[in-house]
Amino acid sequence: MGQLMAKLMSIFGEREHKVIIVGLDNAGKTTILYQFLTNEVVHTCPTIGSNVEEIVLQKTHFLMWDIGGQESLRSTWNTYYSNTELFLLAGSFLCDASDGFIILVIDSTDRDRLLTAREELYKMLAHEALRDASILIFANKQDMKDSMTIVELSQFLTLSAIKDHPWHIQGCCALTGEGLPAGLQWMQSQATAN
Ligand SMILES: Nc1nc2c(ncn2[C@@H]2O[C@H](COP(=O)(O)OP(=O)(O)OP(=O)(O)O)[C@@H](O)[C@H]2O)c(=O)[nH]1
Ligand SMILES: [Mg+2]
Repeated sequence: MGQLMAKLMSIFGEREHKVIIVGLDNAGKTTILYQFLTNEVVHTCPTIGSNVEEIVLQKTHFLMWDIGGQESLRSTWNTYYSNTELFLLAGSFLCDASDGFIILVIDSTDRDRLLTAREELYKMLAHEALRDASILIFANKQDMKDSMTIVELSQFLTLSAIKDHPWHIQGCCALTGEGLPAGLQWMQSQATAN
C-alpha cells in the first residue's frame, strides 16, 4: 500500500488527510470547524448529520468532518470511520484516512457528562478502522471560570494509558480561537511525520 500511495501521490499531487471531529452535543465542534475555516465565530445549531470543510496548513490538506454529537446520532459516528480502510481520489487530491485523525472535543465545564465522553473515547480507540488514527483532544470552553484544567481532564480520561495511538490534549476556546492553531500544528506535524 505504501509504495502504491507514494506512486499515486506523485501522479496526483497533494495528499488529503481525513479528520473526524466528534464529541458530545454542545461541546463546540461546529464552532471549532468554522473558527479554523474563517477565524470567526459562527452562529450554530445542533448538527444533524455532518459538516465537511477543507482546511490547509502549510501545504498539508485536512478534510474535516464535523459530526452531530446528540445521543441519538452517536451510533452513526462509526459510519464515518468505516471508510478509513479505503482511499479515494477527490479531484486532484488523494484522500487517505487509514492514518487519519480524530478530534475529540470536550466541553471542559460539562463535569456531569465527562464519564460519557470518556466511554465514547475508549469505544473509538477500540474501533478497528481507527487503529492507526492519531487523536487530538480539544479541552474546549477554557474561557469559562468553572472549566476543568488539562491536568484534571487528562487524569479523568486516563490519557497516559493510551499507548497504541499518538494523542495530544490541547486547551482551547472556540469563541476566541485561542489554542486552536496549536492543535492544528500538532496534527500537521503528525501528518508530515507519517
Ligand atoms: N463559552 C464558550 N462557549 C462555546 C465555546 N465553543 C462553543 N461554544 C458554544 O457552545 C454552543 C455549542 O456549540 P456547537 O459548536 O454548536 O456545538 P457542537 O459540538 O457542534 O454541538 P452538536 O452539533 O449538537 O453536536 C454554542 O452556543 C457555542 O457558541 C467556547 O470555547 N466557550
Ligand atoms: Mg455541531
